[in-house]
Amino acid sequence: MRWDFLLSWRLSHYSSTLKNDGGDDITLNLVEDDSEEDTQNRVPSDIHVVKEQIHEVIRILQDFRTLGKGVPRSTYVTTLTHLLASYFSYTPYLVSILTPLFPITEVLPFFEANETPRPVTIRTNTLKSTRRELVEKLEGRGVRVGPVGGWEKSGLVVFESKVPIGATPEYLAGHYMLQSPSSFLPVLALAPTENERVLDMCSAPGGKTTHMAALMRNTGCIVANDANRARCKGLVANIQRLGVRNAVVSNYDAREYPKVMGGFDRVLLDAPCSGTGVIAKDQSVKVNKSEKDFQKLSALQKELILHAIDSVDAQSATGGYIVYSTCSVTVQENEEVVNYALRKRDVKLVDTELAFGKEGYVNFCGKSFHPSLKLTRRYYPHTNNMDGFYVAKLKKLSNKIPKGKSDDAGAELDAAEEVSVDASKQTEPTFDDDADAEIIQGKRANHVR
Ligand SMILES: C[S@@+](CC[C@H](N)C(=O)[O-])C[C@H]1O[C@@H](n2cnc3c(N)ncnc32)[C@H](O)[C@@H]1O
Repeated sequence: MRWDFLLSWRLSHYSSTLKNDGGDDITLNLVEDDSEEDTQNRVPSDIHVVKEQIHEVIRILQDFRTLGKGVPRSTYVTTLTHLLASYFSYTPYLVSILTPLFPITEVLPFFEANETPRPVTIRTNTLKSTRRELVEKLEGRGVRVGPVGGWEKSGLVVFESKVPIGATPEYLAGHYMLQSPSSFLPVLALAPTENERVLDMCSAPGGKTTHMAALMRNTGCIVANDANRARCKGLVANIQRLGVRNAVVSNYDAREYPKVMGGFDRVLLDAPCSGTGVIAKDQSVKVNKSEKDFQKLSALQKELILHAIDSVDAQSATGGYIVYSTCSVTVQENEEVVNYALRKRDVKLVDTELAFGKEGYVNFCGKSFHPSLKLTRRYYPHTNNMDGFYVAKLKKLSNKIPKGKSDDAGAELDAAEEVSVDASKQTEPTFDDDADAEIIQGKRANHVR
């Protein structure tokens, strides 16, 4: 086998001749810098060659002491970054912040999982149906379903469907919501109870609002807010279709809370994010965010989390909780944001009581976070066969803002020039309208597992 690729990358300082698994000589030109410049010209034209190189570099990194040949590990890592970026069509920057999340054996499975759609799942709306009734009705229409897992009682995986799953009479009557299982998790962690006052800060199109209403059995009050007016229409439609009677919709930038209203028992902040957990649904995430965009998102998330905390009543007899969630897997949008909140407010992390999920990072790429960050939970497509997600649950300890901690993210955030992000331009990957439309038209029936 001839390995004639080698990446014509400008800074190819090392060249390493090795035997691959088949005993053939291969030459890896190794890349030292991670500049994104002219990526297209750096890659071999044969995609199979790129794939073989990926396997080769991973093999070396797995047994680096024996196979590293005196080349710095970081050089192999950078080479791998460019190979993965080229093979899966990501920006090298995005690959460079995703790969350190995983042990080397999980890197390729993560990127591969983003190439295949997740199973279609639905949540039974227990305000209108039981799961058993729903299963019987759907099976009568040729929809084969099964439980999402022992951890959740209302979710169903759609294995096969002869009808468009988003247009059955049961769907139109609000007996279920098309919803990924990972988006059940923040609501289960928040665990709102009957008669509470709950704020859903970024709620459109309402998957989690309607789930909360079901858990609260339509009692108490949910303020379902979203900054995007157009998306609020979908939110209102879902609230009506699912028979939710305990929710009011507001259309503010969530940073207006608690000025608009405060003293909530619980707040859900399902924050606008980069969507790196839902690349399988929205491939544009691979290329549409720069380093600066990630900084701006993190800045916005830090502002939002402080406003979420300030909207909760620490003296609540039943609650005093905040759940922060994103459908992104980057540390910058997750642990860093929660760690910031721990420093700025009188809150502590508590157990999410979710049955599974990996622990949040306490140390990551030279950064250290509060040890309690391990109580937060991470979900990945390749390990859980669900959208990538992050969930953290905070308990507010006092309504006083600790001295010297009143400044919000805007003052602290050095890197991001503009903290204010136009909410209407936020990607909303949790519910993908185009993908849903395809499901509604039955085009994705073949993908259903
Ligand atoms: C991840 S989505 C929410 C999904 C929703 N929780 C659900 O389960 O259906 C994030 C939402 O945040 C909204 N958003 C973005 N910036 C906002 C802000 N500053 N204030 C309030 N909402 C915002 C977006 O319009 C988007 O609907």
